[in-house]
Amino acid sequence: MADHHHPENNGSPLSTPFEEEHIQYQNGNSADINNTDLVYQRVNTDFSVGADLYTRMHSDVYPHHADTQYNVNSYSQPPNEIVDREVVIEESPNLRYAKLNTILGKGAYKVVYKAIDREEGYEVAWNCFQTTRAEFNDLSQEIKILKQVRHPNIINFHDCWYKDAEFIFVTELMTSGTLREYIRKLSLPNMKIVKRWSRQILKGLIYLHSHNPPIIHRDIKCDNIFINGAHGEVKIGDMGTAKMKLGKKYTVIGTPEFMAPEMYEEKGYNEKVDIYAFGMCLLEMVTGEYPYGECKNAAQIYKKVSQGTKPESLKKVQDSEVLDLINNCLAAENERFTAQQIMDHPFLTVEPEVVLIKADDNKTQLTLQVVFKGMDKLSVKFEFNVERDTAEEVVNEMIEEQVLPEKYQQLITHEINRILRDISKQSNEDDPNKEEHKTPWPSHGGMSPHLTPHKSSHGPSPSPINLERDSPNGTITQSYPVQPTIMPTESPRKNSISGQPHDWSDYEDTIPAKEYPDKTPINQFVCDVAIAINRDVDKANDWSEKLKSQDVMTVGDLRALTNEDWTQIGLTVFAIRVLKNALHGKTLRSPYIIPRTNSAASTSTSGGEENPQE
Ligand SMILES: Nc1ncnc2c1ncn2[C@@H]1O[C@H](COP(=O)(O)OP(=O)(O)OP(=O)(O)O)[C@@H](O)[C@H]1O
Repeated sequence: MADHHHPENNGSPLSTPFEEEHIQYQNGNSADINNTDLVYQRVNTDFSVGADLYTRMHSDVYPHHADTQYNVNSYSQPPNEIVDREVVIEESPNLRYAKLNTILGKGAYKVVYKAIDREEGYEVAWNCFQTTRAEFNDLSQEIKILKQVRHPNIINFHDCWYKDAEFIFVTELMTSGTLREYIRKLSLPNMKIVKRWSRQILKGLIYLHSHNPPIIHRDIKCDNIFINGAHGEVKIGDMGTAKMKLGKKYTVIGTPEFMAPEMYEEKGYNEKVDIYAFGMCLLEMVTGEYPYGECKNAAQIYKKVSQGTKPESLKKVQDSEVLDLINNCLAAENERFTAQQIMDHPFLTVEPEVVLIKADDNKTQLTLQVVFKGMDKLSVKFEFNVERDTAEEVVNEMIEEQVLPEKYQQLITHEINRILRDISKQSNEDDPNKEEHKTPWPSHGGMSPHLTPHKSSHGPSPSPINLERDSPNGTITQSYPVQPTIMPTESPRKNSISGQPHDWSDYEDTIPAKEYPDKTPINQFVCDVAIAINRDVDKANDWSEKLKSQDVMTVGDLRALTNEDWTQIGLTVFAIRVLKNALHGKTLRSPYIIPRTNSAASTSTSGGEENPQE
């Protein structure tokens, strides 16, 4: 795994020391799989670090740009080919995983088969990596890391063992190949896709780098980023090179085109090498070209990198924002942004927009939705009563409840008021005799002079926020200590006011309604509800305490409350709405996820499975 990589072809990973010469890997089990000629050959390599690397590299061992990204001399079946019908050809020692005779792909170092997780009924990837028992034993630290890593943008590691000179590990299966293959397929992905992919890669990196000590991937490149086509999910794979950063790292490992200059130097490096590599990925995404394609071998690349010469393809980047971002990623280690700072870069930030989903005949009761453009997994749907609510109040409440990040307060308020003005204008046009003052929203974008930014005089707002939360597979989305992410709730449709199409994904995730018997302890009920809407344990405790202080100890007590009682409890309108919904057996739909670190609150209520979505 980690220190076994080295390049023979462009795009292959590099590591030192490189003593191995002409190692032949013969794929085992050939009789089983009718595949007798899977010969993996590492041609003679002689790599070292720093200047040595430059002087000792031979161009013939590092041919330019390889379409030969698999270092496979020959094999009798191409990747993804299904041999006759799928049959089980091997089982894991604990019998949970069953390897099938379908090869998903082959890399320089491993063959990846399709397998079945018998316990869960999922398809998984069975990775075979030739190594010695001693090397496998040395991997214990890496394996420990891999088992700890759990994030929707990082390929899940399930299990591993050693058998017949092979380190076998089972991971999540990705359906649609690598980012590099995708880039080739799309020829040039559009900026929207680039942004979406970038955000997902960065979420994975933020997660890895936020460990203490940080986990450094060390081989970020488009070949190691995998796609699930159906939902456009992007996940970082090949975690084999990741290591905890225990102080600075010295091992030279990676893929030359993606290796930061400090990786070649002896003073060590840190997690910023992943940012450099991400910059190169971004460059590949926006130009469709492999960085340093002008170089014929790793030595030439090293020379350019050490002289501070950027890849030729950078000259093709026209968008000034993305150029600025790539330049920052490729800058000196101390100037390079962190993954979080990149996420906040103008190229990747998402501007929310509010759209009108539905209005009643009187145009009084509206369903609005905050959509984060370009981030199709982020939207917040809420109810708005034009006679009782104000944009300011509703937005404040959503910020207070952590539904929306505070930085969007003004923008979203402005957007809601824009819609209200549009409606007002439209109804005035429809009915010129209608009294203008009936429309209680401001006419110039700012706050209305007769509206206060906080609670209006007519008491609390009538629960404007729709809190139901759904997922395509009926699970609760796992949240991570990263940016708030919100699930899509609408399919592409037209905004009834502007007529503009909005592009957001077409699925809803649903938490089935549950009937609670009267005797259910209030703690349990409140906790379930908090989990369902991605609130943390502290929030659940806060609600429970408020309820208990009013002698509400069971779900039966809660059911007995009158509307007036509810207002005495001291819960927010938001909390009341969601508790009432759950109490009446309504499906909970929480269109948002808040950042949270408390693992107890992130547990799924539907079988313990985490939803790998954003
Ligand atoms: N989790 C997965 N799901 C589906 N296919 C996979 C998965 N992991 C790997 N593959 C397939 O197997 C191929 C080889 O995997 P991978 O590139 O990780 O091997 P490798 O030997 O580590 O390669 P390299 O070191 O050259 O990048 C991939 O290109 C991909 O087609």
